[in-house]
Amino acid sequence: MEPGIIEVKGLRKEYGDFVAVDNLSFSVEKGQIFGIVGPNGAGKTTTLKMLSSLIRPTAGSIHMKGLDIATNAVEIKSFLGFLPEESPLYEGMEVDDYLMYFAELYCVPKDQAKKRIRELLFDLALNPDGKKIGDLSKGMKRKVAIARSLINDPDVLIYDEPASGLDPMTSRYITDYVRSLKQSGKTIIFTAHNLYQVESLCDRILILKGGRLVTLGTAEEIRKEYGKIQYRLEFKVDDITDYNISEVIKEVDESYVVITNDIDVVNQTTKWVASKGGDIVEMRTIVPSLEEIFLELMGVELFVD
Ligand SMILES: Nc1ncnc2c1ncn2[C@@H]1O[C@H](COP(=O)(O)OP(=O)(O)OP(=O)(O)O)[C@@H](O)[C@H]1O
Repeated sequence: MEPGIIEVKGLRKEYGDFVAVDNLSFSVEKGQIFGIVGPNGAGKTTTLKMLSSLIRPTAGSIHMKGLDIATNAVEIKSFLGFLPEESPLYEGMEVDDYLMYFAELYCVPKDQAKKRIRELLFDLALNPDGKKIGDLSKGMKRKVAIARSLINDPDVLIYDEPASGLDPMTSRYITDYVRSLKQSGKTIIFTAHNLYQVESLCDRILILKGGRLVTLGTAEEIRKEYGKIQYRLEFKVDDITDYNISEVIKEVDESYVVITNDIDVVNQTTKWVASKGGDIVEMRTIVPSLEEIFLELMGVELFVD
């Protein structure tokens, strides 16, 4: 198999005695959207900061396009765009001037920078109307930070919670925009707490907990490996007293509900209901969402009605 555009091996970060990231290995293929999820403090931001050369790993290696980040950080930065979780912007500046300033830092020729800024503002539906950055809404500020991350037209984007804390419309806009960046050939690693967003957007997902990899794969692979398919059978009978097929039975409205992962329980219950002259109200399969699997992997007990 060809090496990925990003290859991470045995990555570790210690802060004093505390191990924030431990023996993390993964690879990202060109043109993929790769999502990193995990509870607060899992080590997501620390990982992204190491990928962006903002902090140095304690151990392990990171290669991008075959270049070792330990010795080629400057070259890697030229094709990398980083969006921090909280991006301090120069509040007193106007958006165009701010983006032009970063374009100059990245040595983008002026004419090219002007064209690029125009395109970015258009694509992100950003119309600052001469306002200073400090006077923009939170969603607009996030869009400015995204525009800044793209000013040098990088191939690899590292986005820390790009759409968090925004209203649903802006959040959706940014999610769709990230999808369009993939379509234009960019490789994107991002972190998020919204697992529906991650599931709909990512080619591959890495789940982190306590700095360690819990699992890595497509949403489908993770679902297959960890998701227990359950059956929910709802029925009506006059007398439930001699039912003893499943230990877990609930009364919901006028019906009884059995939830089980054992198809035999479903078959036996169906027969028992028929023998009692009762009716099956509904029988359905419950496929777990990524969010449910995530919560279960994190040790949170789930209840299904
Ligand atoms: N500079 C630092 N010094 C000491 N500990 C740190 C430092 N930065 C992060 N940590 C610790 O490392 C752990 C991982 O932090 P990190 O910010 O990477 O988590 P995260 O998964 O991004 O969390 P969140 O979802 O809350 O953003 C946390 O326990 C955090 O307190």
